[in-house]
Amino acid sequence: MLQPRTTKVLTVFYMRLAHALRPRSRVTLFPLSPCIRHPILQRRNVIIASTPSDEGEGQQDRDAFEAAKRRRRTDWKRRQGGESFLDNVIIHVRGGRGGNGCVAFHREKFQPYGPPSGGNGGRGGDVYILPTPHLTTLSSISTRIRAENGGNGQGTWRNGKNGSPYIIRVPLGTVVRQLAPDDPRRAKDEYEAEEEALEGLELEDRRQKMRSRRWVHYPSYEEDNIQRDIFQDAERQVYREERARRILRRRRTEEPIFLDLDKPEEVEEARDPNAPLGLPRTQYMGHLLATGGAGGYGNPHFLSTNNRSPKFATRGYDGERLSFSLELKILADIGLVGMPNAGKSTLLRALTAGRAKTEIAGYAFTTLNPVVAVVRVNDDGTFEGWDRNLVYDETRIERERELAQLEEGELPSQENVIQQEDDPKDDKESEDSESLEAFRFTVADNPGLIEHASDNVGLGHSFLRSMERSFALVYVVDLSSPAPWDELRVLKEELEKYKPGMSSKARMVIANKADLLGGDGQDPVAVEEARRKLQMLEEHVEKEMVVEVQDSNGDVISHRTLDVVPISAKFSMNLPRVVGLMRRYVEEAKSAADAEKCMDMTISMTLTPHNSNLNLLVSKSTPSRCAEIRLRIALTLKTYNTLFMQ
Ligand SMILES: Nc1nc2c(ncn2[C@@H]2O[C@H](COP(=O)(O)OP(=O)(O)OP(=O)(O)O)[C@@H](O)[C@H]2O)c(=O)[nH]1
Ligand SMILES: [Mg+2]
Repeated sequence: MLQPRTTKVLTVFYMRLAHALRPRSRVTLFPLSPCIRHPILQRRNVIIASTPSDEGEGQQDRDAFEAAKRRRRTDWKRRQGGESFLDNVIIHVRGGRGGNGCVAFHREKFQPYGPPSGGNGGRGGDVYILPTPHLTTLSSISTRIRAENGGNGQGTWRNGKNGSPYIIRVPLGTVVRQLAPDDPRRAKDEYEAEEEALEGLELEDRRQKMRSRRWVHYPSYEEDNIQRDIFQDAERQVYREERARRILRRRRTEEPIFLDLDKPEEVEEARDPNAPLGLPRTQYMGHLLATGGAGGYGNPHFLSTNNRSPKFATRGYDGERLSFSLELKILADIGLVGMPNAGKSTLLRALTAGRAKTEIAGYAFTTLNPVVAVVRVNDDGTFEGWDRNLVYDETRIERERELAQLEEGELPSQENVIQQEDDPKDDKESEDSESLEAFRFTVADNPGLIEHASDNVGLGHSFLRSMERSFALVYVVDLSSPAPWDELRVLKEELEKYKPGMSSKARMVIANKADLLGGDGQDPVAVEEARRKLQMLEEHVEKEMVVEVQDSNGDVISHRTLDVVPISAKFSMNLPRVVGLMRRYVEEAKSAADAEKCMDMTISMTLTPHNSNLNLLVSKSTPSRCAEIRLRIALTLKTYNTLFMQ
């Protein structure tokens, strides 16, 4: 009998070897002798070897191995509590350091001992964050950001230049969170950094170092200054100011910064009409994240009746140091919501002719991260994959097949050749190339949503964040399940739990896997049963899933029922109807958003009482929006009259 340690080493070695040889199906390993099979294998439910005599068993082993690997990956994802669903980045931000004050005395002809004339240091630059529609990812943002330092003061009362601000430009849909003080990912703030620099020093050394970090002395006057009462008074005064600043800073950390940068903000330069000529323009810079440090005082600041020639000045202060997590909500026009295994990933692959590489398999939680893909619609209403009649295999099988072909340099297998011959796509290739792309929209495939997802069951529901900005949501349910309407009820509830009102974004119910009902179409009873089930689903949707349509003020203006479309994603059946409806939702939402933008622009520009353009725009709008616009025009005119007509 072998030692347990030897057994373990042998088993792990064997497991790695088997895993490495796995894709080469011709190489098989003989099963491990039971005497060296370690419990580690049984615990993980991993069977790794196959005998050459039994190919079926080898396949089963490989499937079991794959299943165990997937289960581990899903469990790992669940343990993260949905933290890693989206594009995330941690940034450490520092305001610029203030410039040092200057110690100088005015000198000119016949005035050898002039007054103190050292300028103050300039302020360090602040750090701002500004959402912009020109960016789509967070990848261009550096993780350490520092604004410019202030300039040092100079003689003849010349103050230092203020540091320029730093503007962090982020894509729309970025959520900014300041990291809490107990977060291990946070960098040290300015006070902690100073404390670290002083660590381990004796009291006297510590005092000396703190002094040298705060004071500037006239050359060779340091010793002398320190002895004088005037300097000690000034030092106490500076420490008092510092303490007040520190208290303010601590108060601010009690309310951490949280910004949801969903909409574009004003970025154009705006000039104050009352500002005197020659003043610099004011520019909107966004939200303030970290302020720069104050500049140091020049020596005139310490001039008093007791001290006519102060020979010291202060150094500038450090800017604020803060850490933030930036998270980007994915932008997709349409979001697919459904229970695990409903066929969301299959649908997305069918709509994009397999371009969207989202994994498909017959077990729950195959999709672990949201995947966004573009659906391209041609001017004749066709789209990629509209005429395909292929079964969309599991991604793993496709990948294995591709790998084997690549390795062996073989032509596609006989089965594929037959499929390709049957595939009408090749014949239509030339026709397709003539049709032009007329419209495109993005669809997001999401992980499965289950009951109590809001309590972090399954993969939680934090991935729904990415769908907050979608124009429309589409429920995908499995029509072959005993009660698809129950799935709908759960999905709606979970959406509402995530964010009240979120379910009103829903526009369509896709009843997938319709091919599994109705038998082979020959049995009238089965066909009738399938029809009845679909009808029951439609009735449920009509009664229970009515959605309130709200205007921009949140007032309910009408009610809407959802479209119900039976499809088979796997066999690409009835997909043109799905694409047509999705396109309509996106077009409607986009034109509504454009109209709103256009009206806002016109109203802000209007100050003339008789503007026919406005009436035209108002007549195109919804009733409640009309009322709002009329009110705003009336107010604008009233202000105009009050100001200019009296
Ligand atoms: N018969 C049939 N099977 C389908 C259809 N659509 C999907 N399937 C199968 O259903 C299983 C699950 O499909 P997926 O697309 O992975 O389901 P999902 O909703 O993305 O699942 P999760 O990623 O776990 O949330 C796979 O085995 C698919 O082959 C369909 O229209 N008909
Ligand atoms: Mg999926």
